Amino acid sequence: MTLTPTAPPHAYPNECSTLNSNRQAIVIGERPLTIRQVIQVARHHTKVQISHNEQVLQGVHGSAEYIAQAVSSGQPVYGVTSGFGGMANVVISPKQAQDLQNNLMRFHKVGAGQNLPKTHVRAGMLLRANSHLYGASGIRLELIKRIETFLNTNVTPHVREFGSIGASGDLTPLAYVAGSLVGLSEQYRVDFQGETMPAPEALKRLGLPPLDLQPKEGLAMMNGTAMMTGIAANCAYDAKILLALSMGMHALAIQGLQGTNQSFHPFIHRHKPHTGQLWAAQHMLDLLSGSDLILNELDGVHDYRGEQPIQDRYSLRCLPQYTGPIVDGIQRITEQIETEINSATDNPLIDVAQQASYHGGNFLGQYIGTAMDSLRYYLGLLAKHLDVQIAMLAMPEFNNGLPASLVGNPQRPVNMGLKGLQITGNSMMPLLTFYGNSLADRFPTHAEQFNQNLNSQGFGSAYLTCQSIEIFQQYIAIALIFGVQAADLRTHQLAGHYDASQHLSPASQHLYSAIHTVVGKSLSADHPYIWNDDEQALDEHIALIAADIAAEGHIVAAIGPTISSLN
Ligand SMILES: O=C(O)/C=C/c1ccncc1
Repeated sequence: MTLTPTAPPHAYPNECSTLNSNRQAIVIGERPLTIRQVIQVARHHTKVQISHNEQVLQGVHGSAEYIAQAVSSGQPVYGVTSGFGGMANVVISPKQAQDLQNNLMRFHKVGAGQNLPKTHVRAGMLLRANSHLYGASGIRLELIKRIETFLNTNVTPHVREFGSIGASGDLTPLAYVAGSLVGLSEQYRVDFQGETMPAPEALKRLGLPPLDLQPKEGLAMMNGTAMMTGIAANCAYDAKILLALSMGMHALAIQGLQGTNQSFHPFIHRHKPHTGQLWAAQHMLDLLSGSDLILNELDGVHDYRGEQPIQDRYSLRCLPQYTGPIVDGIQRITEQIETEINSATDNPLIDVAQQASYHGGNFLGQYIGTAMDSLRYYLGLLAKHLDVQIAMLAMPEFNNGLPASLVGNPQRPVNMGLKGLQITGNSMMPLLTFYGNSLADRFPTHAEQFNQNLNSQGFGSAYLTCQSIEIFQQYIAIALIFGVQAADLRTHQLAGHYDASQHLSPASQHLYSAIHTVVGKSLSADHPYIWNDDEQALDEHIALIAADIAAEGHIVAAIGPTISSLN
């Protein structure tokens, strides 16, 4: 028996667009899709084009042919001429083989809860098409083309949020997609460019007839990890941005505290050369380079600092050692998601070259389950680090001469500065470390007649990670407000005015200015960001900053070099 690698041929050129440009379609089926491309399609509606490559198309066709042959020759194949899962002992006659597939979409239409956001469903559909183009699924090109049409015309099936245990893939979520693609009944609903309608009506508008499934096709479409992996791709993409933003915030905090750059000296990190640690140390040097607000001690000289210890506290000094494993972990997660994106994840898989089919379990979403569990854990660790920087900035005992709670105008005794803001942050950080608990190790072993007695809970884990991301976007908004205010107050202490943009490192200036733009505040030498408590609604600032981050606006643009250096 030969093992066929599932990687697609790389030899053919692939057109691919850059973010925010939908002029060029992303060709699928030829070379590995990246998370970035998934985002382009899912969020930015970049068009998709199924490869015209003969080898790819013949593979798809050959696998469908294999199934047709197997059925007509009476060959027993799981899920084609047998019942499903724990009922795979049931023999299905060739005459019943089509009905078996239609019924699959019906008995799995049992989702619960709200509809998933469109970006997740679009990502999931894209990945399903990509998976089918390996020619190992036994599905007609016509069906894969429907996914292309739905994506390109902005038609998105309604998929309920609960129902997948991530074992036989995302059966229930994908039942909604499959039933909509073929227009199985009025009960399958879609979002048609913003309008909700039954799937058959949407097909009519697209000029497509309802389709009867051929044997195996329902299983092929539903039996895979596409939906959880689509969600995971969305999360991993956002998490990298949040990691980069955390670095930007630490740079602001170090400048606000007048920390040293000596802790990031290459000599130290050469002596413990973990990849992520080396990156974090070098990158922090880049982020601090040119700042007037730090102690510039790269020459290895240091001096007493009065009341303060001669070296920085750990949240500053050990930043590379703490952040390094997080950087490495997120990198590993990204790679695992990209491998899953580019996998054929159904069962059985058809080996056209060998004219064989193999019963297996690529639909088990354990890589996604563990990747998403660890991503939430890493987000929790990042939050814990931000929490202590906020605390350092807020406390006169540790903030190296700044006012308590970073009060702006000390002449107004009722000003409490950022005291309330810190408490809001304190209400969120525990949530983020709580969400860091794993889900993949909690599973019902008795699932589906003990057939799916191992299950990844990968879908649930990915979905949970989205919630962590959303909380983190709000949380880092709070941290950034602290960072900007501290930079202004430190500037006043060192330079006698409040406009930190003249003294921060160039890298931090970008972030600092972007935050001012987003909250609608102009730079001022006369006052810090927050002067009197009653002059701004900080909850609105949090919301504006978080929304800008989620939409990849000014703030994310300002940390572009950090994001690029992580890729
Ligand atoms: O055991 C499998 O390979 C698949 C199980 C299954 C169970 C219910 N529906 C679809 C597939």
